[in-house]
Amino acid sequence: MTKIDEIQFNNRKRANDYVHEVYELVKKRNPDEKEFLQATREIFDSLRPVFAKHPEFISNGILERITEPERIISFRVAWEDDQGKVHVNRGFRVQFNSDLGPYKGGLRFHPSVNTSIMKFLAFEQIFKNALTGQPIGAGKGGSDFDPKGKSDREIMRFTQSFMTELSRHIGPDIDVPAGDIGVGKREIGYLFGQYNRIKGGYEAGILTGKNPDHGGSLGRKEATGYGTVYFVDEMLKENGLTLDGKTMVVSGSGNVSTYAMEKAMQLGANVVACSDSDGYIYDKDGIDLDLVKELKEFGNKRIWEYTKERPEAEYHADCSAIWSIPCDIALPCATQNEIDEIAAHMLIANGVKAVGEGANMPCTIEAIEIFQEHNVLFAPAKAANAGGVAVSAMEMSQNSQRLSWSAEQVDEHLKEVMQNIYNDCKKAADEFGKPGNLVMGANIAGFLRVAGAMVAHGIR
Ligand SMILES: NC(=O)C1=CN([C@@H]2O[C@H](COP(=O)(O)OP(=O)(O)OC[C@H]3O[C@@H](n4cnc5c(N)ncnc54)[C@H](OP(=O)(O)O)[C@@H]3O)[C@@H](O)[C@H]2O)C=CC1
Ligand SMILES: O=C(O)CCC(=O)C(=O)O
Repeated sequence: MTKIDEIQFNNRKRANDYVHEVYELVKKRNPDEKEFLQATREIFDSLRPVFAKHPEFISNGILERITEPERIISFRVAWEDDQGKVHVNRGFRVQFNSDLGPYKGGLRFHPSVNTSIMKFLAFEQIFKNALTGQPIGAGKGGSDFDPKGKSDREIMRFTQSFMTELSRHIGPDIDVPAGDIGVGKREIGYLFGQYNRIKGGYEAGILTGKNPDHGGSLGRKEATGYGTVYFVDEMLKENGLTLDGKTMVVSGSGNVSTYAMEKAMQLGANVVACSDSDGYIYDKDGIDLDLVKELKEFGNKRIWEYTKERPEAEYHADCSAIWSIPCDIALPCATQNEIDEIAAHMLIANGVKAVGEGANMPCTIEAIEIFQEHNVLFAPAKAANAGGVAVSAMEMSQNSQRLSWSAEQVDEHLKEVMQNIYNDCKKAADEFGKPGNLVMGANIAGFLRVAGAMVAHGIR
């Protein structure tokens, strides 16, 4: 062994030992948080070669620090339903990392919300937000409140109670929430109104995802879905493919899913299926997106009702079976862990060529490994769905300048951001010896940006 080989061997060993040790510590500290441990494991697996090249990240304790949230706020949210009955939900805000800017990330209202889900989402946001290249740190929040079946007034009373407590912890230069599952334009409107009522003023930059008529940015609603498709399009082009004529399956029928379908259709894909948490529809000649929007975006309906208008389409009351439909491209855009090993094998058996994660962590680690082993092109969430938060950062800029950009300007910026993210991921994967592995590329490129800031800001 030459002297250089020996140094490299020792560096790799030191890096592996460090990653192993810190992961054991994270497991010990967060024993019941399976989603958070899944998200940290994926990052840790990618970062081994980084620590071999950057021993200063070891001596600065970056992994120990980056896996511990700066702050977790948990609070009671009491509210009254239309019958006068009192309910108590739990609210959260995880302020994970502020080395690149104010905490930034959405709010999720869903009965499954707990500390582990909040922490995994906020943790992933660190790397995603860093990848955008914009000055935003990372946070996430929400509540185990279930908006399904609630009246408009119940939603208003709940969100007002939620914001009454949250307002103590946020600010345009401190923490800027936005929407996520169960939090759309209506909820953002009520949250915004309550914040300004409490503070006695008009603070435009306190939330993003606002209605463009009331302080929001044009293009934010479309940004996550459009951005995912722009990223997938880059990945396909790099591999000599295009979206034109490809059969596509998209899970969910909410914000991300709807606008991913819209952009994919504009670029020539034939989207044949989408879903909600009850089941999926299969319309082999192509989904009627106006009908989906009418049911889900503008109405409070279930996806099965699509077949009332289009009896030629099929409805299946099992949302997870959507991955049994043959397709060239799959876009999971609903929720975490919706594609497991079984679904991955089904997609591969049916000839899938590319998978793009519109949702956060929609594929299990095992599913990702299976896609990679079978050379399926894979666009990881932290990179592929970063368009939403990127346009949120543009909304923050517009709010502080008291300006409104045109939809075309926003879309131009979004395209540029998604291309840059793609190139950064590709470059990092090449540099660290895993060409084409965009999972590693995204994790490494995002990490390097935030780790550099953490070293510069000192141990804290
Ligand atoms: N909104 C944004 O800008 C961003 C969102 N994301 C991520 O994208 C995903 C979707 O968010 P978003 O579109 O905003 O949320 P929405 O609430 O608008 O939509 C969620 C959709 O997913 C469906 N869904 C939920 N759980 C399941 C399930 N287990 N199986 C099938 N469908 C399900 C919902 O169905 P139902 O109507 O039955 O509830 C709904 O159609 C989440 O992972 C979110 O974290 C990521 C980046 C930015
Ligand atoms: O726009 C934002 O601030 C948040 C988007 C978000 O929650 C996400 O990227 O998962």
